This record gives sequence, structure tokens and C-alpha cells, in this order.
Amino acid sequence: MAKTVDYNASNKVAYKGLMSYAKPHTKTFLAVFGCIIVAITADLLQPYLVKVAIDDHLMKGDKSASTLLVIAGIYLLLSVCGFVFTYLQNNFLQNAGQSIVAAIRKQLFRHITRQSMSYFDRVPSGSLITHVSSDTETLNSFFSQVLLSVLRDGLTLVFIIALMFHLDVRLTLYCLILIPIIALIAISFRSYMRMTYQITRTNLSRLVAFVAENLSGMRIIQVFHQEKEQQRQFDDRNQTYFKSNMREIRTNVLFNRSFDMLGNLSVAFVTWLGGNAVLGHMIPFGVLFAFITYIRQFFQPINSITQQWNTLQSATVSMNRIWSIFETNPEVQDAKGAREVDASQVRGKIDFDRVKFAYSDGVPVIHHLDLHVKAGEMIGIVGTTGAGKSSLISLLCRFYDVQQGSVSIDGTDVRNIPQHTLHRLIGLVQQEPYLYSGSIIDNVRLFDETISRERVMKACRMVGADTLVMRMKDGYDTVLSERGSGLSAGERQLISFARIIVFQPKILILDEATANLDSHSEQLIQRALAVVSEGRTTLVIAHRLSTIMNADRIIVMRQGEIVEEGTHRQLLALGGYYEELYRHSQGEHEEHEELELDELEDFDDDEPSTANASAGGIAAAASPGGGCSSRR
Ligand SMILES: Nc1ncnc2c1ncn2[C@@H]1O[C@H](COP(=O)(O)OP(=O)(O)OP(=O)(O)O)[C@@H](O)[C@H]1O
Repeated sequence: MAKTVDYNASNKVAYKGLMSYAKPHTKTFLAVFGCIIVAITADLLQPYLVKVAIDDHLMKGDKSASTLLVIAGIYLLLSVCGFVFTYLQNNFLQNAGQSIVAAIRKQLFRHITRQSMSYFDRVPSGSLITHVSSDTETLNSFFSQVLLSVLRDGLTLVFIIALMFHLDVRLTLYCLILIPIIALIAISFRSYMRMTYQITRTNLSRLVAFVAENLSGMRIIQVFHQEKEQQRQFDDRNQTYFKSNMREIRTNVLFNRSFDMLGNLSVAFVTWLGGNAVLGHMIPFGVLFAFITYIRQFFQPINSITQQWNTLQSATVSMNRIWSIFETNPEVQDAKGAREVDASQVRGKIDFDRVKFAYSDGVPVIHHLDLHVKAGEMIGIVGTTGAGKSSLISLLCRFYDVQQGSVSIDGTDVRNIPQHTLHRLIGLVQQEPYLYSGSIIDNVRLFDETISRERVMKACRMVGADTLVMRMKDGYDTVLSERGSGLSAGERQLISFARIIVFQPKILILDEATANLDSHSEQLIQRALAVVSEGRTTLVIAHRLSTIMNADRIIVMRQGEIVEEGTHRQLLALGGYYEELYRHSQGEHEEHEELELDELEDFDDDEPSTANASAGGIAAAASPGGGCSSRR
């Protein structure tokens, strides 16, 4: 019971929200209403005009051709009028509907991009894509189909019934007996049609999700020879979708044909009843003609209105989904007292004070951590997988808020710095730098046209990316494909380093930026790093110790805590985890590796075919990192 109340309440909120977007288009909707009235009147007057021609002229023996010509002329004018106003009505309505949807889509995208990272942890990106694309499009069908049908078909019904009463009250009352029968058919079909519709939509989303998943994992599918299995799974889903689609189509056809049948039965009924009335001289022949025409037209709007039920249902679901996003506020928000910081005055001192943090699952990943970084210092961060290195960085960027303690820059808690200012202070380079489909110039200056071309080129020269760019077909104007897929990992990194030079952040963070690079690219990046880290506080997370060996200080993390701290030399002398890592990187653990290889061979013997494929796959998947090969 409580659920129903919530559902109704959220429907109300969603409809209210939609109406606020529709309000600026009130005049257009009034114009649509006017066009509908004119178009319906023009359409429905046509049979009445024929009735006038039959009863007032032909049946009375009026031989004047000019009167009939005038009637035919008016008939033609009415048709043209109906055509023109239907066209205008559709145009106005589409214009208003599409404008509303475009405004909602724009607002939705803006709202989503303002959400905190915890939101993206919870909500899969696939469903967000659906909300921005197809849910907003479904909203348009609310205007272009549901609203139009309710107005046009509803008014048509009212006009037809009024005209029928005007022509003959008794015959009209007989015809209205049909209404309960129509309602019965419509209701019994409606719930079944809704079910078939929902099943089809679910099967379609399963199919689309499967294709999307396959496309993004194509490499793995091919490496593991999974094409046949994937094809089989696709066939299953495709077949299920085909069957549900056919069932939906069959139900629709059956519903429409039932309505047609009912229409024909009513015509037969009116012909018999009205024919007797004409023979008994109770009604003129023209009235019977007009009646038969109207009773035919009577069914079409009812059919059309009942068909809109499904559209209304899906539009309501989409509306609810969109408004539930609008109602979600970002968890990380600017504090009330947040004040602008003069970026040029920021020195880059960072303090993590007794920081405790857990993601939404509540499991602590950082435990009372203290870390104090001097302005301009370069800190290397190493540690076990899942130790909390990236989480630490996320807290500095304020992608999440700490649960206890504080993170501050130059003594100001990051919660008191407006987010847009904070993000301007920090430059983040990740393992997979994000490149847009656009030119090199735009990728470096992130489409900020106030940054000159010369500045971009200078930045590329500084990090050593210019030789790479000059080799490209159109130099700096070369348009990169989606995510820069035409470039190697090292080349993408160099471009992202040039961004840092251009945007001049006070704090630089490298999160596994060299993990995917071969030793040559790593050298290039090392050189670029030396340039970009100059005068900046720099935090470098790396599994490869060569990247951080020259750092002013290295911290070693394990299970959310700093377990060792010092320079490379100091940590080696300490003989702890860092020293162990270092020995690993120097290839002193060959014995251990041999053991692993023996285990793999045993595994091969157990399951010859798949194990071979897997071993090949793992090697292939692991080799880009280069970690395995450097250890040998
Ligand atoms: N978005 C998230 N939601 C929930 N838990 C998360 C999330 N991101 C990371 N974690 C968990 O937090 C812990 C620390 O993860 P984090 O990514 O900070 O480790 P890391 O030291 O950077 O690891 P790696 O070296 O493997 O990148 C891990 O146990 C991880 O599973």
C-alpha cells in the first residue's frame, strides 16, 4: 500500500516537473488546440455537407447544377482546410515537444555531470546513457502521441456524438449502446498488450546490453576464441526478442481488427435500423448517409486513444526515471562558507590529517592516515594492490568526502574550496588518459579557445610530444578518433602531459601513468615528468619503482595505512616491504617465478585445450603492461 502511495507521489512530482518545462510553450499549445478544432470541424463537416446535398437538393428534385457546384467547392475547401490545419497542428506540437525534450536532455546531462563519484559507483553508465537518450525521446512521444490523441481524438468523439444527436436522437442512443462493448474489449486487451509490450522492451534491452558488452570486450572474446559461444548466446537472446516481438505484433493486429469488425457490425446495425427508418419516412436518406459515415469515424479515435495507454505507461516510467535523477543531489557539495582561492597564491602544501574513509559499502579503506607534503615536494606512493593509493588521491581531488579527519591544501580544508577552483589547482594523469574525438590542439587545451595554438605547441615541445605530432598526417590539426584509439599508450600519455603544462595546476598527480608503457616510452614520460613536475607538488603512484626512485620521499601503503616512509635509499636500508618490492623489480625472485611456471604447466596437463587458450590469453592480456617480461 505504501508503495502505491510513493509511486503516485513520484508520478505527481514527475508530471509537475514536466509541466514546468512545458509552461514556456503555452502559446504553442494554444495554437495546437486551435488548429485541432479547425481541422476536426473541417473533417466532420464534410459528411454533413453531403447530407445537405442529398436531402436539401437531390431528394427535393433541385436541378440547379450551380448549387451542387458550390457544395462541391465548399467540400474541397474543407478538405484543404483540414489538411493545412492538421499539418500546422503536427508541426507546432513536434516543435514544442522536441524543444521541451531538448531542454530536459540538456539539464539532465548537466545534472549527471555534477554528480559525485559515489553516484557513478552505484549507477551503471549503460542506464545513464538510456536515460539521456531513449527516456528523453519517450517523453516526446507523450506530447506527439498521447497529448495529441487525447485532444484530437477526444474532441473528435465529442463532435461526432454532438452531430449524431443533431441528426437523430433515437438512432444515436441506439448507437451509444455499443460503448460498453467497446470499453470491455479495450480493457481486456489493454492489460495483455501492456504485458507483451513490457516483455518485448525487456528482451530488447537484454539484446542491446549483450551487444554493447561484446563490443567492449571484443579483444578478450577473440583472444579466448569465444566467438561461437557468444554467437550462441546472441542467437538465444535474438530468438527470444523475435518471439516476444511477434507476440506483441499479433496482439496489436488482433486488437485493431477487433475494432474494425466492431465498426463494420455497427455500420450493418445502423444500415438496418436507419434503413427501416428511411423506408418508414422517419428520417431522410441524407441523414442515414451522414450517420453511417460518422459511425465509421467513431471507432478510429477510440482505438487510437486506447492505443496510447502503452505510450503513456512508458512515458510515465521514463518521466519517473528522469525525475528521480533530478532529485538526486551530489553527495559532495561546496560548503556554505566555501571561498574562492587565488590560484596564483597557492603554494601546494598538502595535509592529510587523521583521515578515515570508506566507500558506500562502509568497509574502511583508509585508516587514520597522516601525510604531510611540502609545497613543491615530489612524493612517490607505492603499496600492495588495493592498499588505498588511488582512494587517497580521490580524497585530495574531493571525488569523495572523508568520514573523519581532513584533507587540506595550504591549510584550507578542501571542503572549503569551491570544487571548480579545487579542480583547477590539481592536474591528474591516469593510467588511461582520456582523449576526446577532436584535434590534437583541442585535446591539449580541452576545447578552451582562450588558450592559444602557440601555447599548446610550446607545451608539446616541452614534454617531447612535438616529434610525435609532426609525424601525424595533419600535425596539430590531426583529428583523433574516439579516446585517441589511433595512438599508443605512451603517445596518449605525452598528450595528457602537455595538458598539464598548458593548464599549470599547482599540484600534479600521476596515478599509474607509466603502468602501460614500454621502457622506451617510460623514458620519454620520465623526461616529460621532470619538466612538468618542476615547481609543482607532485604525487606519483607507481608499481614500477623506476618511476619514483628519484622522488623526494616515498611512502609505502598497505591496507589503508602508511607502513614505511623515506627516500629510496632510506627505505632500502630499512629492509622492509619496499626493499622486497625493489628486489622483485631487480629480478631476484626467479625461483618464485619458476614455481609459478611449474604450476601453470601442471594446469596445462589437466585441461589441455582451454588451459592453452587461457595461458595464451593471459600472456596476451598481460604483455602490454610489460611487467611480466621485465621480470624475466
Ligand atoms: N568505487 C569504489 N567503491 C567501493 N570500493 C572501492 C572503490 N574503489 C576502490 N574500492 C576498494 O577500496 C580499496 C582501495 O582501493 P584503491 O583503488 O584505492 O587501491 P590501490 O592501492 O589504488 O590499488 P591498485 O594498486 O590495485 O590500483 C580496495 O579494496 C578496493 O576494492
